[in-house]
Amino acid sequence: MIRFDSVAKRYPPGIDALAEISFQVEPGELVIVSGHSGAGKSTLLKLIAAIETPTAGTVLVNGQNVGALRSSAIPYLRRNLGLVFQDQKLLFDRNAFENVMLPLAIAGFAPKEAARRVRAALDKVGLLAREKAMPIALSGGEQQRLAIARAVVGRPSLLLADEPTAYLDPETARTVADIFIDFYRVGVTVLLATYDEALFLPRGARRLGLDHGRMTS
Ligand SMILES: Nc1ncnc2c1ncn2[C@@H]1O[C@H](COP(=O)(O)OP(=O)(O)OP(=O)(O)O)[C@@H](O)[C@H]1O
Repeated sequence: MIRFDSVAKRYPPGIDALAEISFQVEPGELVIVSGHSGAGKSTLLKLIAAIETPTAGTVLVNGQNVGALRSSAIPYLRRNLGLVFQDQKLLFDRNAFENVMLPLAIAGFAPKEAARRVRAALDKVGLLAREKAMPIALSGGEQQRLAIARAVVGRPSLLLADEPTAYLDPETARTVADIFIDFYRVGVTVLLATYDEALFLPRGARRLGLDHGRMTS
C-alpha cells in the first residue's frame, strides 16, 4: 500500500529532513513512526499525503508515484486518506456536525447519505450527543476526537496522524489512542507519528524509528 524507495527530503536552504528511507507498509498494518523532535516524522507523513514532494527516491501509495502527481490528481489521492494533522484545524465558526460534514459536502455527497455518515463517524468517536456543539465548547480531547471523525468520515483505507495525543492528559490520550487502534482492528491501515509509542502498541503493530532523518528500525 505504501512503499518508500531511497527517499530523501531536503528543505531549503539545505536541511536534510530525511535521507535514504526505504520501507513498505502492507494494507491493514499499524505503523508507529517514532523519533526525537526534528527526526523527520511529520515530513515522512507529509510525503505520503503529497503535502511535500521528495527530493530523491520514490513514494508509492496504492501503486501511484505521489511525488510525481499533477496537482489536479492530488484531491483523488486525498479522498482515500484520512489526515489528522496539527495544521488541519477545525472550523471554529461551524458546529461539530458541520465540521465533519465538510469533506462530504466538498465530495458532493447527497445530503441525506452525508448526514447518515457524519452521525456514524461522530458515534465512532463518542461525540454523537455533541453534534450541535461548537468546537470552542469542546475539551481538547473532544476536539481531537472531532478531528478524527472528520478524517474518517470519507471511509479512507489509510489513516495518517501526526502526534494525535499531543497536549492531552494521560486518560484522554488513552481514549484517543484506542480510537486509532479500533480503526486498525477493522482493517484500516494506520500510520502515526508519536513520542508516546507505548500508547499504540497492540499486537501486530510495527515501529519505524527515525533518528536525524535516517531509519533506525
Ligand atoms: N517547511 C520546512 N522548511 C524548512 N525546514 C523544515 C520544514 N519542515 C520541517 N523542517 C525541518 O526538517 C526537519 C524534520 O522536521 P519534521 O517536522 O519532519 O520532524 P518531526 O520528527 O516531525 O519533529 P517534531 O516531533 O518536533 O514535530 C527539522 O530539522 C525541521 O526543522
